[in-house]
Amino acid sequence: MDTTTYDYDLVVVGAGPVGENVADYATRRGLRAAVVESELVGGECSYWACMPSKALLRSGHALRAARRVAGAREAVTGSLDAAAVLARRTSFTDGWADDGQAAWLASAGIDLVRGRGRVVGPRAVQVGERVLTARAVALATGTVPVVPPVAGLADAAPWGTRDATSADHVPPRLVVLGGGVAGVELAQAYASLGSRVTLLSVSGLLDREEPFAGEHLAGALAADGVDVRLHVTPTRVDRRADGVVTVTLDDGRVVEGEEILVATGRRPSTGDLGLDALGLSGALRVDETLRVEGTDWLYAVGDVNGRALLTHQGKYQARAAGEAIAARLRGTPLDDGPWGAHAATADRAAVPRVVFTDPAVASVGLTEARARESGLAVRTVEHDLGSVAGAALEADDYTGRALLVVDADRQVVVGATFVGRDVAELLHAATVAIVGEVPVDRLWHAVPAYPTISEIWLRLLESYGRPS
Ligand SMILES: Cc1cc2nc3c(=O)[nH]c(=O)nc-3n(C[C@H](O)[C@H](O)[C@H](O)COP(=O)(O)OP(=O)(O)OC[C@H]3O[C@@H](n4cnc5c(N)ncnc54)[C@H](O)[C@@H]3O)c2cc1C
Ligand SMILES: NC(=O)c1ccc[n+]([C@@H]2O[C@H](COP(=O)([O-])OP(=O)(O)OC[C@H]3O[C@@H](n4cnc5c(N)ncnc54)[C@H](O)[C@@H]3O)[C@@H](O)[C@H]2O)c1
Repeated sequence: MDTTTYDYDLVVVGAGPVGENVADYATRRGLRAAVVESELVGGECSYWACMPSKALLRSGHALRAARRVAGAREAVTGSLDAAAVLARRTSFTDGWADDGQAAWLASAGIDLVRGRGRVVGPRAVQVGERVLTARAVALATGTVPVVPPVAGLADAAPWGTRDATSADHVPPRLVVLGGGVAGVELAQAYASLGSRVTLLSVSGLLDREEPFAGEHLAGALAADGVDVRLHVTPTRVDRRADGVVTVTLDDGRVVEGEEILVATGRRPSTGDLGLDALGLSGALRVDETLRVEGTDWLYAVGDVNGRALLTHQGKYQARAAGEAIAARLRGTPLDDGPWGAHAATADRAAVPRVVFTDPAVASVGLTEARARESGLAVRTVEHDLGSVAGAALEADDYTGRALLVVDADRQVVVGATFVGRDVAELLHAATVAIVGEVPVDRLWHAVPAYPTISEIWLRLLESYGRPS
């Protein structure tokens, strides 16, 4: 029995969406919690990632939506008002001020300690001169961007995603490095705002998704005027005296822009947390309750554990971790078996992902390739999304595709991908089917309303075959 007196039951390092939720769920179960934050309460997502990037995209999507429908198309005579879009974006960041979120923490009974946290021993976090002790510590410090080792790049004052999401102007030309989610979303956002965008990727687009997702998106970006160059390697970057950035590619060609955005991935923000001294080097390995393996007091939740770099999935982990910490400290039963209240089981089975481009890419669970790699006997069914009545009504030239990955042994859906405009809202049905392990035969009784885009489910089931 530990009779030590601690300042808190729980100290959370990092007040992004995940840290806030770990503290909230633990506090709701009666723990005394503090969060330590070195920048803004709300983290990357609120100020430099999810919210501003989606706000930058939304106006362009609305304009394109009107242009796709006869009758509305004729009413659209102008282009986007970039200044108004940037102003709307700023409103979604609360002007990069965290008063509202700090006030929410206070209202939830959670102490906020401003400063950089460092773990200085088991159950001890130093912030400035102060050492906070706690029965449990949760790291929710997120990630930092990776800048690839391209000659001259670091000296060319590149934009990171923070610069792109908080910019106060639209560069005439923008070079985007990276064909992942951040690269494609910001390439389309800036193209809609009037930049001439060149997107460079050493790989294809969205390589971790079904191959047709990147193919559809490449076509759509090209139609938006983005110069998409895939499987190219930048070898040198220079910023000339006139301010123009030049990027030399391995094929000898040179591309130019007023700015270059680096969106080439992220790594866990663990660099200065003091973990080496605790014998924890490299990636943090966590169990199903997000507790760091080999410890009984340290947790790593959200982006920092590298499981799924997504706000909603990190917040899901936070709900499990906050309650698991409370259960352990209060001595109440732990429910950490598969799909238990204290286990982040969905991290392995059903992570929903949405790329908020036009067309959007919405996917959950396993791709066909991942399912086969993991040894499942799978059957896939694919269908043209544009062929359902709801899609034809949505836009005159609706194009898209949908695919289900079915575990042929268990007869349950293990993966789904939808590509098309406004498909993000289709995704949750697939997530429910996967998490609920709903047999394919039963899905025939889940009737999609007519005429909605959800009728794609019926078409996919028809392709799979009606139960005999
Ligand atoms: C451009 C872009 C767009 C994105 N869009 C989406 C999207 O649409 N949907 C989605 O689900 N995800 C999106 N993401 C991912 C999303 O931003 C992250 O998954 C999410 O922010 C992770 O939350 P977190 O709390 O784990 O980390 P963060 O939000 O990174 O928060 C970590 C916090 O910890 C603080 N911190 C770090 N170290 C310390 C320390 N030593 N002491 C004190 N404080 C510290 C940081 O200041 C920060 O506030 C996007 C990411 C990017 C880059
Ligand atoms: N809508 C969303 O949910 C959303 C949006 C943005 C970001 N995010 C999250 O943020 C994380 C980071 O996103 P990201 O797009 O930065 O990373 P990513 O890992 O998804 O993609 C990195 C891309 O950069 C390319 N690349 C790597 N080195 C390169 C180089 N030297 N030159 C050119 N291209 C190079 C890769 O081939 C890849 O296409 C993602 O894992 C995602 O989960 C989510």
